Amino acid sequence: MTATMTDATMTDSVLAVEDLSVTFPTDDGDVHAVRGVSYRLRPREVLGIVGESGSGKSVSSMAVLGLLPAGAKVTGSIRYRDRELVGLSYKDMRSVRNNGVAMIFQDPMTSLNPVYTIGWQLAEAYRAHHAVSKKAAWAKAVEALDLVGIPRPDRSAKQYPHEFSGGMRQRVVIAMAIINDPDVIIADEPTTALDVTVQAQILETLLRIRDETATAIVMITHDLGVVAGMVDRVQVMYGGTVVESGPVDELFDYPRMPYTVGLLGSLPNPAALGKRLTPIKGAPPSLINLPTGCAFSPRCPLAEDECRTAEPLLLPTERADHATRCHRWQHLSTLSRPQSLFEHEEIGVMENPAALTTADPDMPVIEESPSGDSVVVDSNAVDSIAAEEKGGRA
Ligand SMILES: Nc1ncnc2c1ncn2[C@@H]1O[C@H](COP(=O)(O)OP(=O)(O)OP(=O)(O)O)[C@@H](O)[C@H]1O
Repeated sequence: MTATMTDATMTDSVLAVEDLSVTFPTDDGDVHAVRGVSYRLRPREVLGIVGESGSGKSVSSMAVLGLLPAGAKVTGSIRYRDRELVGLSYKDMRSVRNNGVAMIFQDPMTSLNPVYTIGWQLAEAYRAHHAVSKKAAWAKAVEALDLVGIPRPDRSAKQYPHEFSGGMRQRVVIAMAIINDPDVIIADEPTTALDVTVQAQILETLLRIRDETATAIVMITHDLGVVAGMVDRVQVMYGGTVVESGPVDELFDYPRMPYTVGLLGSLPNPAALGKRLTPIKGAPPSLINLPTGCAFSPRCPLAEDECRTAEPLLLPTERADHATRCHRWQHLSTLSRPQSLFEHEEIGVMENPAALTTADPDMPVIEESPSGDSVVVDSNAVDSIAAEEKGGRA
């Protein structure tokens, strides 16, 4: 049990994950995708799980929903109310999914069937768990569309997924997730593919649903910016494990793990016009051959010998309800500008912070057009145009 989970807090949880580990045996060796993750969620609570690509965010959530491939080895405990989910049969797990714990994926088309109207799909999802007439299920579908802010829900229910914009489709997926009144919604990068304005609307919709239905939410994202103002607590994941955990304002104001400081430094900050953006140098660790000691030590500007030899435990800091997996957190807490740890001379000056929303090179860059609208510039498209131009000149 971690320092942040006590018997008292576990009893009023809708979901309690304790010491969860997931390993994938592969020809190259065991992939330790998730290592000893614990958290608990109370009704209405919103938990953010944040970390770089490959840190184990999605795999830990797939484990909760029993959606891992057959070869995956899962240990630890996942309790939904008073029910243990680890080892549950496929049939029993299906009844928990959607009814108790629902998932929203990044790509709405993963959850929607293009050949049926959305009203039909929502009504069938409802009828799968309720013995009601088709007419009553249709009325429930229209009600769910209304709740997620789809205009003219009675008419929209008769339309097909391709007739909706990306943002509206993601609202339909949220309607699908809530139609059976789940206690928990796990949202895996639900807004990554959307432009910033629509992103904010979707996050607002999720919070409104939380307010109206008391659903707890797990928000998975690589972007700390998404969780600001949205979640109650944050768990930062690195190398398959939780490296820092605490209330969201705490993490922003008093980070106690250098990796979190690095993530914060990668956020655009309009107050820092003309200052450097400071992405974390280096690459995440191999989950087959994890480094000895702290998994972040090869990239950590504060690492010393102990960090390279002994893996730190997730332990309480001096601040309430705040834990870190770092040997050097006390030193970190004495620094007046911890973000300076990640500032490098060779990083370019950020002239227009609005032009950068993420430090992830695979993410589309969002810029402002002369009219003030957000324009998504696909970084791959930019690369291919540059390559074509080069080819043309040769
Ligand atoms: N079926 C699998 N077999 C082997 N390794 C896997 C499998 N599924 C996931 N992994 C590995 O587990 C690790 C954690 O993956 P996960 O998808 O949870 O990361 P993530 O933090 O959600 O990243 P992303 O945001 O890119 O999805 C990754 O290294 C991934 O390659």
